[in-house]
Amino acid sequence: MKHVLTIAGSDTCGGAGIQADLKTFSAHGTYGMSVITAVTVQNTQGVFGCQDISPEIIRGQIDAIYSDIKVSGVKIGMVSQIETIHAIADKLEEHHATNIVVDPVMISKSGFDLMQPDAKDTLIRRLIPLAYVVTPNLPEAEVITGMKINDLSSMEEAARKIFAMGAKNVLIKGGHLEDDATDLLFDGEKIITLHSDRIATKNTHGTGCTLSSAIAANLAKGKSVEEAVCIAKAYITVAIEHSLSIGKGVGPTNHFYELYNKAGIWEEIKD
Ligand SMILES: Nc1ncnc2c1ncn2[C@@H]1O[C@H](COP(=O)(O)OP(=O)(O)O)[C@@H](O)[C@H]1O
Ligand SMILES: Cc1ncc(COP(=O)(O)OP(=O)(O)O)c(N)n1
Repeated sequence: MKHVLTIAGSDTCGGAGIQADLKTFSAHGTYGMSVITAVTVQNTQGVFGCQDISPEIIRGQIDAIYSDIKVSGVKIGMVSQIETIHAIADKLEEHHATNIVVDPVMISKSGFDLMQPDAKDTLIRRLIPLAYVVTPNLPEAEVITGMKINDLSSMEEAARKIFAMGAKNVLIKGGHLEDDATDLLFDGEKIITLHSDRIATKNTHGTGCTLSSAIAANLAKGKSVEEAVCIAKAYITVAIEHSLSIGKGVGPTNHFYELYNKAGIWEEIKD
């Protein structure tokens, strides 16, 4: 069994962040571990507060894992402060971490700043070059590139710009497009589009977290980037199709493994 690490924030209600990542790792038959960067006060209706974990404790958590356990894949999610980003980048470089998936989380769907705006340049300078795959949604790709993105052609231009910043592969997510939920992968040579019809549901809490951790789990299992992203897209589509009406607001994705069996993608996920 492969061991996969998430470095991210905690979401009280279990739909996004560390909790979504660990559920995704388990559903993929991998062993999940976590380095917590921040604790949010959050439910399906919004984010109401946040306590950042000190850089010293973040460095200690990363050392604790790498000094003891082989790590085959890493997902990085919420990193709210400049010092948090430096701590993570320094330690991942020191431990020669591989298969790093960076989800550049910035603002929650409810509008809360999960990354302080002044940390953007540090994220670009320190984390994007470490990324084997970086997975911005449209608003995040706009902040990173400074360009307007609203269709496949501007998604491709943005992917090329972010690739030039040092990421080995760029996946621009199309969840915020008006029509279908089409994502676009650029591996430095070719463009691949991953299409799904837009599922009519309000329950999309944690979609980005789920997708990026599914990619990390599949890379850890030895899949190529193209395979990992395709399987992750199939996984998130089923997780949204069966998303849960939990709470009074935006409900979470569903990780119950039997769904993947029924949807016919269990063979791919369990390998
Ligand atoms: N309503 C939807 N129907 C189908 N797929 C969706 C829907 N919303 C998001 N997705 C997919 O979920 C994944 C996460 O995308 P997105 O929601 O844009 O990320 P984030 O949570 O970071 O904003 C992408 O593969 C996207 O295409
Ligand atoms: C602790 C924490 N990390 C990340 C997010 C963002 O989750 P995401 O899937 O990108 O989108 P929303 O769930 O915010 O719609 C989060 N909310 N909390």
